[in-house]
Amino acid sequence: MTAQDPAVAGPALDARNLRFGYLGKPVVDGVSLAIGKREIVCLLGGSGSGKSTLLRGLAGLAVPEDGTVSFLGQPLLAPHPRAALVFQQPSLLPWHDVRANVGFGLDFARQPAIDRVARERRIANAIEAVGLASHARAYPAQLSGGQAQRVALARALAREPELLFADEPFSALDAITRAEMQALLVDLVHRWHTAVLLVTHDIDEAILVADRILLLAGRPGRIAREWRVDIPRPREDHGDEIVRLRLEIVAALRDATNLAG
Ligand SMILES: Nc1ncnc2c1ncn2[C@@H]1O[C@H](COP(=O)(O)OP(=O)(O)OP(=O)(O)O)[C@@H](O)[C@H]1O
Repeated sequence: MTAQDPAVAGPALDARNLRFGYLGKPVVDGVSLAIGKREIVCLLGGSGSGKSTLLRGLAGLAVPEDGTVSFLGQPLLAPHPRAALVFQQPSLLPWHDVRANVGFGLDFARQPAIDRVARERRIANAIEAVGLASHARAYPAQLSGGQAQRVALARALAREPELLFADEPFSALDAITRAEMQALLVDLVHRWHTAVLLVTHDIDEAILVADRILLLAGRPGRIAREWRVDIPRPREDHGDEIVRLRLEIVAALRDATNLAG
């Protein structure tokens, strides 16, 4: 299964000199970043540093006050059918079963039309990929929090996205379910060839999941530090390297917070 479009060279997303804010007050400013195809980038930062604001802007949900966002080599002026979003709350429709909720992701206004057979195949593949084939006819009220978030992930995957934007998708889950979901996310993006921008305030999550970590800090927020994470997977087996990187990130976060204060 691939969402990769070999016809488009270059990064999945390329953002230059972005500024986003509210009521004339910048929240992030001068932010430039690129996300390579199939790359998992984690955006880490303290509470209120502007992570969600930046993610929404990069996803085309807000117009930048300055700068540009290019997606698959084209200017991004609105949400794109080859990008998908997952949030902390799965936001499933309670009157629809799992299949219909996943299919709902294909009813996006700019989604290219697909025939019924292809639609059904995409839905079934996405449900299978998140391990919920036996729950396809279940309703949201019959699912655990982790299962509901798997449905949200399947709804995003059904669109065969080139880039998945995920805003703290696991932060409402218990520790064991969160670890399962982190492993599932890495597995899925490798199998579906999807790039990811994952917003999190959880340093361990970033280290376990990311190919690259960006630290957003300052007032207004900017990319203060960047780490390429070369620790082999599964990363849980490389405790020393995780601890070393963790200490480095904690120190950088502390410095950034002191500077911002
Ligand atoms: N709709 C809005 N109107 C006005 N201010 C907003 C709005 N949304 C966010 N803000 C402000 O922008 C700043 C950044 O918020 P944002 O949610 O982007 O940060 P964050 O890093 O994602 O925070 P957290 O980790 O706590 O979710 C905060 O000061 C917040 O109060």
